[in-house]
This record gives sequence, C-alpha cells and structure tokens, in this order.
Amino acid sequence: MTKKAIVWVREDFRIEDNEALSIATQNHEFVNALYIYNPKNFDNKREAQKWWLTKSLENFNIDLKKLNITLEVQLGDELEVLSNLKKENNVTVYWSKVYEPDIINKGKKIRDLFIKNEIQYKYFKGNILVEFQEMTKDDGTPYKVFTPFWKKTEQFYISKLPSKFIKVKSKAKKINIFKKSISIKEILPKKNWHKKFEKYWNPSEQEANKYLQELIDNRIEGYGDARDIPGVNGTSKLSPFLKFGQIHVEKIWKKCQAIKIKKIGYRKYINELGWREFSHSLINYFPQMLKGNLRKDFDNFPWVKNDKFLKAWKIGMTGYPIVDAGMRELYETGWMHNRVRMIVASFLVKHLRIHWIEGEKHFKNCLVDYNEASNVAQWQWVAGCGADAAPYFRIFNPILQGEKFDKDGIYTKKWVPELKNMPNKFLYKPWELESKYQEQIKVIVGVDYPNPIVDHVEARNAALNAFKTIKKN
Ligand SMILES: Cc1cc2nc3c(=O)[nH]c(=O)nc-3n(C[C@H](O)[C@H](O)[C@H](O)COP(=O)(O)OP(=O)(O)OC[C@H]3O[C@@H](n4cnc5c(N)ncnc54)[C@H](O)[C@@H]3O)c2cc1C
Repeated sequence: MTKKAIVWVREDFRIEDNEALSIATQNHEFVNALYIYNPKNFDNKREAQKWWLTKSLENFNIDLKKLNITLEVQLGDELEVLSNLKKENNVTVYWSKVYEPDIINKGKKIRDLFIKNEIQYKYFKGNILVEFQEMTKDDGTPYKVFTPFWKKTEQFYISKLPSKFIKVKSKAKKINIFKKSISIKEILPKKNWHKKFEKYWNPSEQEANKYLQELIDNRIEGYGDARDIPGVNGTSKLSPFLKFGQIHVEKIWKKCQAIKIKKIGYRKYINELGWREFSHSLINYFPQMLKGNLRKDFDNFPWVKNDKFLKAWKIGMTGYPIVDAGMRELYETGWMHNRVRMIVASFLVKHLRIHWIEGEKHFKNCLVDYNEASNVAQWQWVAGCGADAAPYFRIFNPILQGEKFDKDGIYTKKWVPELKNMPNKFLYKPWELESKYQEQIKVIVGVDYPNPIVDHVEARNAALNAFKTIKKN
C-alpha cells in the first residue's frame, strides 16, 4: 500500500457518498485531490460550465481543506498530466467513472499508462444508479424504448445491494504532489456574461442537499403537474449539481424512497431520473448518435441553413414570446425549464428546419447542466430521429404551448419584459393586437418586439412536406 493517494476528481465535487474519496482516505496516510483542467474540452464549447466548474472547485476546496486534503489543479491533457506520476512518487490514484464514450476510451489509455509506469490505481462506479453494461434486454441487445428499459432497470437497481458509502476520514497533514497548481480563476470564461449566474446559483454540495431537502419537504407531491409550468418553482433544479456530482443520484433515490406516502409526484420524479439513466445507456450503446441521427432515414432530411434565423433563435428574437423567453432564460441563468427546452428545440428543428446539431451545440455552450447523454438524446428525441422519439409530424404550436403552460404569462413576461403590458389574450400572438392598442401599451410589434420570423402555419406545412421527402427515400 502506498503512503500517498490522489483522488482524481472529474465530476464528483462532493465529500459525502464519494466512494473514491472515502476509500482513499481510509487507506492512505496522505490524500490529495486532483482536478485536471483540459481547455480543449471547454473553450468555445462549454463556456457556461467553465463558471460552474470554477465555483465548484472553489467550494470543494473549502470542504477539502477542513479534512487536510490539498486540491491541486493542473492544466493540460489528462494523459500528459498523469504521465508525470512515476513509481517513485509512491502514490495510488483513485477515481469515479464518467459514462461518456470519449472519456471511457481515454480512461483505457490512462490505465495502460499506469500499468506501464507501475502506478497503482482503482476506480469506482460513477454518478448513476445502474451502469449501462449491467442492463440489456433479455436477448442481450440494448434498449431503444424508455418504458421497458426503466421498468427493468429500476427493478434491477432495487434488487441490488445499495452502494456502501463509508465516511471520509480526515487526514493529519497536508502535502503537495504536483509542482504548481494553476489558479482556479484562470478557468473562468473571458466574456463576463457569466457574472449573472451568481445571482441564481451557488455550486456547492451543501446547496445541492438543500435543494433536495426542500423538494422532498415541500414540493414533490405536486411535482407531476408543477413540473410542466415554467412560471412556478416546480422542478428540483438539481441538474447542474448532478452533472458536477455535488450530489449522487443514489442519494436522491434513497431520500425519495424514505417518503412515507408516495404519491404520483414521487413516481413522476423518479421517472425523470430514469430518463437520465436511459440517455446514458443510449450514448454508450449507440455512440454514433453523438455525431449524427440515430435513425438513419433522417440522414436525408432537407435541413435548412439560415444563419439569420439561427441567430434570432439564439438571442431570443424570433417573435414567438414563449420561445424567446426560454432562450433568454438560458442566456441569463445558464439553465432552462424542461417544458420550454422542448418548445424551443421543436421550434428550431421544425419551424426553422435548422439541424438539431446546431441547437445541441448552442445548449452545450450555454447550459450549466450540460450533460452529453441527456442533451444529445433529448435533441434527437425532439427532432424525431432519436430513440423512442416524439414523431416528427407532432409539431408544437408555440402559441398554444404558451397559452397552455404559461397561461398568465408569469414566465414569459419575466424573460421578455418588453411584453409586460401585453394583454394575456395576445401575449403569444402579439402581432394580432390592433395597432392602436399597441400604441396605447407602448409596444409596437416590429419595433419594440420582433414580428414572427416565420408564419406558424406555413412553417408547419413546410416541415411536414420536408418530412414526407425522407419517408419517400
Ligand atoms: C432539448 C433538450 C436538451 C436537454 N439537455 C439537457 C442537458 O444537457 N442536461 C440535462 O441534465 N438535462 C437536459 N435535458 C433534460 C431536462 O430538460 C433537464 O434535465 C431538466 O430540465 C433539469 O431540470 P431539473 O433538475 O429541475 O429537473 P427535474 O424535473 O427536477 O428532474 C430531476 C432530474 O432528472 C433528470 N431529468 C429530468 N428530465 C430529464 C430528461 N428529459 N432527460 C434526461 N434527464 C432528465 C435530470 O437529471 C434532473 O435534474 C434536456 C431536455 C431537452 C428537451
């Protein structure tokens, strides 16, 4: 047994329920945490997550210090940084798995490197209930439909012994293993737009636990209905904390199991965790979907390239208030309500017929909760080319969606404040308000708020015609 251990942190910014950290602290005299910041994974790709990552490192460092564990942050490619470790360092490396195909492939190279350099290592289950390798259909093939997948996965998880999370042990003394750490602040995006995120989030383990407790104590019962209403605080908002591992999904599961009287809200909530599991299974069994359509017939879809429309969508200036509200919420907070994610995604791929890959890329760059599995799977679900997807011909009407899910305009008027005086009857079709009334409320459509960039009926018909072409091929 080596004297020293390194816990290589990737998406596990928590002390509790962290098997790699607890085992390392139980077995070694000195323990360090290591984060390797590889700019290639973030620059111009995941800018919003640079902010979340910076704050996660800062907050985690505070917690680690109390245990006499030094957090070292290294810059560069993971393989290069880890190749600096030599047998003479007398160190064992621990980490938790991340279920993304590229990361898994890199992990194999890292294990080969450690074997070559005679470095001891050990890795553990990551932030998931059931690992994708553990779950296939009875005939050994992977699931492509959610309901049977989740039925079997949930049962399998229940039948297993729960993971043993032992307590992290405080260390007597701190040490350094690497020569010099980079300053955490260097990771922050160059553009200052992320400053606004501070108003909305505090990326820490303590905050994640607070969110969970508050959901369980006050809101899970009504989750089934409230989750669809963007104007109320109806969902857990745990997604970025889950992504960065400030909370383990098994903890969410256990807390939910402890609820005495489990009503429909509980079931709906647990099912959403199931979609997260399903997405991870999909991208690992079908990694080709990270680059293109899962359903190959969609390879012939006549997508439209229109930079003007794409830009209007990104900045929330499409002239469809519920779409614009969602895109502005994303830019302001790094997060968007799930119902609205579906509406804006549908608008991009169906009304504008712009390739879902463009939307996926934009979400990846702007979401603090960006998760490769959920993002790709959900974009393809909306576009109709994914697993168990919404049929392409089911096209969300952005006017009716607004009227149904944000009837009083609470959400829309918050994010599109220029429409705050618009009567609710016209909120989702402001262009229909007579111009004399537009003047009265001082919102001239086409001046103060854009005219719709496409006509809903025409866009819908064009989308359906485009869809017919792939059916013919
Ligand atoms: C186009 C599109 C892109 C998306 N991209 C992402 C993404 O990059 N990262 C991400 O975490 N979610 C993504 N989602 C799924 C979903 O919108 C978010 O997980 C949810 O809005 C997060 O908010 P919450 O934590 O309050 O969710 P809650 O309603 O409280 O749900 C609890 C948890 O379940 C999981 N979950 C909920 N819905 C889904 C879903 N449909 N698919 C997979 N997991 C789900 C999340 O981990 C979430 O934190 C996307 C959805 C769409 C339509």
